[in-house]
Amino acid sequence: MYTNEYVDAKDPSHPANLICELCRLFYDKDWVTGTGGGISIRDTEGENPNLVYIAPSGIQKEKLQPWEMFVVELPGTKILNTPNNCPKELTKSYKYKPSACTPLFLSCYNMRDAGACIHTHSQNAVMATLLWEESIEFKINNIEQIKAIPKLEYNKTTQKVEKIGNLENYDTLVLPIIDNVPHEEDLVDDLENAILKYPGATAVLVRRHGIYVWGENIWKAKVYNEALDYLLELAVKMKLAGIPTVKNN
Ligand SMILES: CSCCC(=O)C(=O)COP(=O)(O)O
Ligand SMILES: [Zn+2]
Repeated sequence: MYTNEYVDAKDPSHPANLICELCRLFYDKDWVTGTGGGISIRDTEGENPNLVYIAPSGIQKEKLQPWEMFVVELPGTKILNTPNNCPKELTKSYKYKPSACTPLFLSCYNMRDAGACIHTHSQNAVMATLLWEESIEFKINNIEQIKAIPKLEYNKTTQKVEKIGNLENYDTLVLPIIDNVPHEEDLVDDLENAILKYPGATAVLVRRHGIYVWGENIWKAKVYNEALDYLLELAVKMKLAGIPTVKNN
């Protein structure tokens, strides 16, 4: 079991281990298959809460090992740990690069003080962006599962977006949709503009690609991602059945 200053392979709740465990879970849900998608976790429980764990690019997410994680310190320009420094018997001389999602994950950490970010290639997210093809927003209301989504508001005093509770079932959940580009990292400007324009959103859809979801810690981000995926799947079915997803209260 490989361990160093940044990767404690023996602690199951360590971010490097949680990324591996959750990627396996998400793979079984078809959210991170074929190397697509990924998870990043900030070490909010550790000595330095500005350390962020990021998986390498182009690796089968269900086979990730804790020692394969990159570690960066927020705001994110400095790489503190790279799997390329691990013993050769582990790396087999493979040259690891950080995930192409890295700049997008960093935007969520820096702009929303997130504790974790999840990116999936869920077909429910992709189908929703296709069925809402002409729109830059996805909307749904009057569904019980909306209660799992946080209610976020800009606080003028702290100048931060803060969670003030959860949405009610009758509230309208609004997610911005941005258009895909050939290279994931080039989505960063559009993602940041969407985050600024939609302070109440905890996720951004990427048309014909997937979704980025963030939360105050990995367990909240996981719940938000699951609830959103449920709502997107339901919305797709409603739209195909001719049922409007938004109903006047
Ligand atoms: C078939 S995956 C294309 C890249 C992508 O969209 C993605 O989410 C994964 O990027 P990574 O660099 O983490 O492999
Ligand atoms: Zn992607």
